[in-house]
Amino acid sequence: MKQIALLGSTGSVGTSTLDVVEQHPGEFSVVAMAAGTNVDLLARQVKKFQPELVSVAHAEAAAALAERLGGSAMPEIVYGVEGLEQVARHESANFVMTAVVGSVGVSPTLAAIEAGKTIGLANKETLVSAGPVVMKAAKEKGVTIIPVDSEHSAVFQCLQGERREDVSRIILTASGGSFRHVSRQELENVTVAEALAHPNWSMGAKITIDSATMMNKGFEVIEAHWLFDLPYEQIDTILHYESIIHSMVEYKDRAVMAQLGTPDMRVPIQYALSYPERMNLDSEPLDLVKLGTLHFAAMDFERYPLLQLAYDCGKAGGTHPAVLNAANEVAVDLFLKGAIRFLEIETIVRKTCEAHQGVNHPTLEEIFAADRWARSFASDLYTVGL
Ligand SMILES: NC(=O)C1=CN([C@@H]2O[C@H](COP(=O)(O)OP(=O)(O)OC[C@H]3O[C@@H](n4cnc5c(N)ncnc54)[C@H](OP(=O)(O)O)[C@@H]3O)[C@@H](O)[C@H]2O)C=CC1
Ligand SMILES: CC(=O)[C@@H](O)[C@H](O)COP(=O)(O)O
Ligand SMILES: [Mn+2]
Repeated sequence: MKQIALLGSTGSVGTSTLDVVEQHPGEFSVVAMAAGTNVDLLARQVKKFQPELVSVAHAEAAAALAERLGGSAMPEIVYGVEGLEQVARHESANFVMTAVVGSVGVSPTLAAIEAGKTIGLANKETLVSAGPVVMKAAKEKGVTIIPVDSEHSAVFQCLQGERREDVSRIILTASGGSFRHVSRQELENVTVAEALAHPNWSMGAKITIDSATMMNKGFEVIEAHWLFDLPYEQIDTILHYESIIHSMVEYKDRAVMAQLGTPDMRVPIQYALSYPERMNLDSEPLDLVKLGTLHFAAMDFERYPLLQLAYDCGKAGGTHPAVLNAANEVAVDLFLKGAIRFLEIETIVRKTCEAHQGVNHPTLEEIFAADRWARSFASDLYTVGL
């Protein structure tokens, strides 16, 4: 029985995870869950899945949750980053699905590693921000991190039974996001609603904007570097408009392995939970005949400068990727609130990265300090004017 601690239960990946759990009641149960402030949905989830421990973002949300649960069997309720960490190390859990959004995911992931839990990693910001520290801790503790991000799950599946030294490169596919048919000039005046309309995937707001700026693919390149221990020179990206090929691995004999399927996050989520086995899933089968054609194009680094910046920050290493991530979190939040225009996301992220004095081989505290510095610098850029 997989006894799951689920971080981010009210989000897109979180609710898909609960759907998978519901499809296999004898195999999976949720023993602890954490969310932010959506206490209405969380209360319904708690009543249905009956976890022993629940965490929310802050004390007010904890009180609101307790009130909504009043009368029904009450789990222990905790809150804040410490609450997230408690959920991640909850003693009855043997699997932690980390599906919160943002670098707030770093601490609970490290707590889960310390406690020796197997991890399903959806929260890519964890490896972007603190890749060296997290991978070192996982190695020292002998903890398995199973990718949930669709591209990384695809690569992970294509690597099964193969030798890492036989890999010549991995190729991450990119849909191109909401504005893939829009010129940079036309991007000047796009709206939040337009940016949130992803062509293939239904996801949370932040990652949908990251997809539109191609920052998401940049993060995925850094995530792949850490997950698969590959240099950046062996990580390529390609535009693939249908999101049917989730990613590919090319071997040194030029054989290319690809993982295909309809765009449904429940597939990589369930694979992480059932690995190394596979289980039935009530999901749409892939019909290639109906699809007819798949489309590809070369990645355009001028059209998507944040992808180039991600490669640069990844190669620079140290605290640079943490700063890239934190500046992006601030900028995307400002865009979603209507405070800045779409292209100003790039400006804030680029200027923050340019101003950063990096630290090589950082400790966790130095990474957190760089994250705090970048948030403050990026916010100030907005306040004083771009
Ligand atoms: N959506 C997808 O298909 C994919 C997502 N990912 C990655 O997975 C992660 C989650 O994405 P997604 O599900 O789309 O995001 P959502 O925005 O849909 O969900 C985010 C979740 O995190 C919770 N949360 C946010 N801040 C905090 C906090 N401070 N403390 C505790 N919980 C918090 C939210 O709670 P609440 O809403 O209650 O405030 C919510 O449950 C991201 O890192 C994303 O990049 C990767 C591949 C695909
Ligand atoms: C579902 C998933 O893994 C997302 O990261 C998705 O890949 C976003 O798609 P693009 O970034 O390619 O638009
Ligand atoms: Mn992805």
